[in-house]
Amino acid sequence: MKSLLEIRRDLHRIPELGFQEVKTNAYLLEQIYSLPQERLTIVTWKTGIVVKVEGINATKTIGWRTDIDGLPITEATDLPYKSEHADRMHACGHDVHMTVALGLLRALVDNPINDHVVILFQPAEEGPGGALPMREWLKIDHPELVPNQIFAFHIAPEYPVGTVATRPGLLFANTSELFIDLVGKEGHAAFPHQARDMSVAAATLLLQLQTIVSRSINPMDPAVVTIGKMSSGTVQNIISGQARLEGTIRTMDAQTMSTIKEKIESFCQATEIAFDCHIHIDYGSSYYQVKNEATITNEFLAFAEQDKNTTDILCDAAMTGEDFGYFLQEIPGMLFWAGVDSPFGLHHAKLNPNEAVIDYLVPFVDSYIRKISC
Ligand SMILES: CC(=O)N[C@@H](CCC[C@H](N)C(=O)O)C(=O)O
Repeated sequence: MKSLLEIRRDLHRIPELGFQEVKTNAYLLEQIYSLPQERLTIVTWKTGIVVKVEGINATKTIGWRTDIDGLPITEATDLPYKSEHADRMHACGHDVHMTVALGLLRALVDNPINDHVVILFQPAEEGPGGALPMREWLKIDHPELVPNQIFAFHIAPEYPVGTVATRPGLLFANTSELFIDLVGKEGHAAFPHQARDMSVAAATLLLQLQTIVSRSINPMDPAVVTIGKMSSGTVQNIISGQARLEGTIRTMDAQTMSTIKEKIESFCQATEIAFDCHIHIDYGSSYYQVKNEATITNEFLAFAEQDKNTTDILCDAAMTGEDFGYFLQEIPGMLFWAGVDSPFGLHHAKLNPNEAVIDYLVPFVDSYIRKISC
């Protein structure tokens, strides 16, 4: 296996979108197959990979999950190892997540533990969601690889390297993507009465959607409706006959998600009447909340507390989404943030995680996994 720094940089160069992680899959397999194979079972699913490290005297199977996909972002760093793929970037740290998973794998192969460890290289976390179908595939096709406990981490740009942060219970939100297509009637810019202008309809709808959280949801119940992309029209002097809003809904409570969707549908119906148009709503993929198992999380925090290289933080829940929630829905475990000290946040074109996190985190998670293995 190459050095972990080399691996991180190689992976950073080749970001791919969900379920298209073909080069990433090949690269990961090359690294995995470069290790001694005696204790390993390797299974692939779509662009994902599952590797089991056979324990010496196992009573359980511990799971470690990494996501493997990148984002549709044009990287704006000057790094010598910046993305080689146009409009694609590892701007959410999945390159670091994969590298730590490979580092853990190598440590377990070099120095086996009692329990089995299953490392899941999961596609499509950013969308459309690989965790749920991967979990279902594992249960049906490889029940022997379903772990009894499962763990994952996510890079946190706002914390220094050496910091881990998490909380028992709800850590990340319920999410749903949101795609709204508006179809009216294109026309000459000089004759608005003969057209049905979807730029104005979409702009009005967007502003109405922004009233849902402030006017229809209990202020004590956190929720977000974000429209991240708005597109409409063709040229400056043609009235737009088509527009599209693309966004995401985040809630801490599953019922609140339904309430927000009902309000969105009401506003869309009202827009159809007001602007004489047709509107189609697609909720894309939705992710189940990330809910950390309390005992496991408290034990993890206690472990971090006694580690002299680690600062542990009991953090607040965040409106981030993570399809790892689908694993936690059925398997007890937890997710934690790990600091990477970047002035640019997640999903930013200049995100540049401090690579020192790799040398810190691999021994930390390795010793944690050893501690919880009987
Ligand atoms: C950790 C993180 O940033 N996750 C993403 C997950 C995206 C889910 C889905 N595509 C959506 O936008 O709803 C996030 O944006 O929180």
